[in-house]
Order: sequence, then structure tokens, then C-alpha cells
Amino acid sequence: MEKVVVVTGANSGIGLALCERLLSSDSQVRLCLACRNMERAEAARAALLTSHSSARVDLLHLDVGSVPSVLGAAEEVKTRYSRIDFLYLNAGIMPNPTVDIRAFFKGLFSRNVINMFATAEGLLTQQDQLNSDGLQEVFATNLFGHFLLIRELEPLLCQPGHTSRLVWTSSSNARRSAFSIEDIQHRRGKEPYSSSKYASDMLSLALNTHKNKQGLFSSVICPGLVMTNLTYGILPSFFWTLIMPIMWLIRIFTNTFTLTPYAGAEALHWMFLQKPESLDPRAKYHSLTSGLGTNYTEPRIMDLDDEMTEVFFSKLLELERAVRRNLSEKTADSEHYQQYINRT
Ligand SMILES: NC(=O)C1=CN([C@@H]2O[C@H](COP(=O)(O)OP(=O)(O)OC[C@H]3O[C@@H](n4cnc5c(N)ncnc54)[C@H](OP(=O)(O)O)[C@@H]3O)[C@@H](O)[C@H]2O)C=CC1
Ligand SMILES: CC(C)CCC[C@@H](C)[C@H]1CC[C@H]2C3=CC[C@H]4[C@H](C)C(=O)CC[C@]4(C)[C@H]3CC[C@]12C
Repeated sequence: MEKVVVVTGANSGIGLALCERLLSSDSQVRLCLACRNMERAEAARAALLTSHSSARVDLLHLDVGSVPSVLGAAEEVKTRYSRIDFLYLNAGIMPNPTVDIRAFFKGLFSRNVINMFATAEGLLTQQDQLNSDGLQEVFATNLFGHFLLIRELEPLLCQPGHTSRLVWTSSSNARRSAFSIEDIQHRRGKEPYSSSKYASDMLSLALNTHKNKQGLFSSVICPGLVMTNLTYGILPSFFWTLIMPIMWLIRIFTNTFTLTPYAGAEALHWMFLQKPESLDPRAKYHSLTSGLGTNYTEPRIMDLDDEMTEVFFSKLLELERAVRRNLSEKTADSEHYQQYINRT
């Protein structure tokens, strides 16, 4: 039977590598590439069809960082498909990153060096901004847009007698100390990326608590450190060229340096092959690469607090109501405006 797989942020990096791997391993897959830039989406589709000429690859316009776009895309999905088997919540951004060079060199000569390379703890900050919906951009893109998409697609995701799966591309950079339940959008801090990824870990757990009975299962993965547009954006390109041999050397000593999008997509692809009942809702599944270059997936228990997770879930539902109210007021305003224009 055909398996409908929707992937957000599918036009490059880990998302595109996942699509390639899914098509190579299962001829029943019907892919839907959900992307904000249709030119790049077309290019990704063309690349996939070059190696899999008979594959079914659909495109969907989705800017996950914009509420109206998410609502429009969800409507489109509901007209196209009767159910969704897998929804990969993969699109993500890390805008205006800064590396703390002093902390890097300090960490380099400390016992924490492996952990520093694996998680970038204490190394990275970002500058966030408000988007057109009045939300913090990183929170809106990495988390809230995906949450709204899930909420909108519940009729396709929660069907009697059928199991649907959500897979979040989280990160080992997700840290509880970067997240504040009083400031879920991370308006005041300097680590919006880490905060948004920790938020996705909590949301996945909450979705399992609330939706497993309806046949919806959620998992989180970390792709490891992968060289993609996101990572290339962190340092000037000449710098990456300089340190690239060192990165490949480090790969021998730490299994979290997956480096290629193919290897980074390991856990995402592995998820596709697992029965949901066999997965631990409190674990993050890591793509890892051994010194000899073998890719594998390993679970690690996440640092989650049940009470905070539930409060966070309620806050998201509250924010969803506020955002919808705001949107309908805006629509009503523009209707009044249109009526006024028509009268004059
Ligand atoms: N690379 C790494 O080392 C790691 C990456 N990750 C996560 O992996 C995921 C994929 O990133 P990666 O492949 O590395 O980087 P890429 O930048 O290659 O991929 C990110 C994808 O997300 C898309 N995207 C960004 N913003 C939006 C938006 N508003 N609406 C729709 N799509 C959007 C991008 O589209 P466009 O081309 O239009 O920008 C792109 O297709 C992210 O969630 C990232 O946080 C996690 C841990 C490590
Ligand atoms: C100052 C230079 C000499 C060297 C700087 C190296 C850093 C730019 C990188 C070292 C560790 C890297 C990262 C680790 C974890 C990744 C995480 C899992 C993720 O989600 C996104 C990318 C990472 C934060 C990544 C980014 C580059 C490093 C900080």
C-alpha cells in the first residue's frame, strides 16, 4: 500500500538526503516535499527523479514560519491526501549565529572537549527577530509552525485503525537551561535555537501522552553535526575549507560527527523502519558514525520534566488560540476595510 510521507524543509541538506534514502529503500513511498521556496523545491524534485524516475514526488508550498502559509498548506494537504503515514518536522533555522572563539579554545584544552564538539554547549549564540505574525522567528519556524501544522492535520494524522508518525529533527544542542517556561519563545535570551530544539523534545513527549490513543506517535532524532547550509552559515566559507580536514580527523574520535547529509539522515530513515510501539518516547535517537565510517542509530534518554512538559503543551494550545483569534480579527478588519472601499 502507498505510504504518504510529508517532509518539511526537504529541498536541501538532511531533509533532501532523507527523501533520497526513502525512495531508495521503499518503492511504495509517495513523497510530499513541503518547502518555502518553490524553485529550490522543483530542483530537489528533479534531482530525486533523476535517480528514481518512476517515483511519486509531490511539491507543497509551505513557509513553516508563517501562520497563514501553514494554514493554507494544511488545507491543500487535506484536499490531496486521505491520510498521512509519516510527517517529518525537519525545517529549521539558526539565524545570525556567533561562535564564542574564547570559549572554543578554552573548551579545546578541557576534559569537556568531546561534549563541546557534540553539543556546541557554551559556544553558540544567535540573534533572533520578530516575524510578520509577531512571533520570535526561530520559535515560529523550528517549533510553532510545525505544531500548528500538526494541529491542522489531526484529521489525517489521527484516524481510527491507522497509525501515523511524527519525526522531529531536534539537536544535541537542545538544552533545558536554554529554555524558560516563562519565556517559551525565547524573547529575552541569546540561544533561541537551543531553546526551540528543547521545546521540540518536550512537545514530542506531550504529543505521545495526548495522542497515542488516537494512533499518533511522535519521535525525536538528532542528525549529529552535518555539513549543510545551516552549518556553513555559522563560519565564513574559507574558514570551513581550512578546518575541514580537522573535522574529518575529529570524526575518528567522536561518533556524533556524521558530516554528510546521507549519514545525518540515518536516524530519520531508521525511524521509518521501526514499529512505533518499540520506541521510547523519552529518548532522542541519534544518527552516529563510527571511526570506520559505519552509520548507526542509538537512543539517549532526554532531560525532560513531565510537569513542565504539560505546562508547555497548555501554553502552546493557548498561543494557538491567540494566533487564530488575531488572524480572524485581521481578516474581519480587512473585510470591513473592503466593505468601506466598496461603499466609497
Ligand atoms: N546540520 C546540522 O549539523 C544539524 C541540523 N539539525 C537540524 O536539521 C534540520 C535540517 O537542517 P539542515 O539540513 O542541517 O540545514 P539546511 O539549511 O540544509 O536545511 C534546512 C531546510 O529547512 C528549510 N526551511 C527553513 N526555514 C523554513 C521555513 N520557514 N519554511 C519552510 N522551510 C524552511 C530550508 O529551506 P530553504 O532552502 O528555503 O532555506 C531547508 O530546506 C534543521 O531542523 C536543523 O536544525 C540538527 C542538528 C544538527
Ligand atoms: C572557532 C573555530 C576554530 C572552530 C569552531 C567550530 C564550531 C563552529 C563547531 C564546533 C561544534 C559545532 C556544532 C556542534 C553541534 C551542532 C548541533 C548538533 C546543531 O544542531 C547545529 C550545528 C552545531 C551547533 C554545530 C555548529 C558548529 C560548531 C559549533
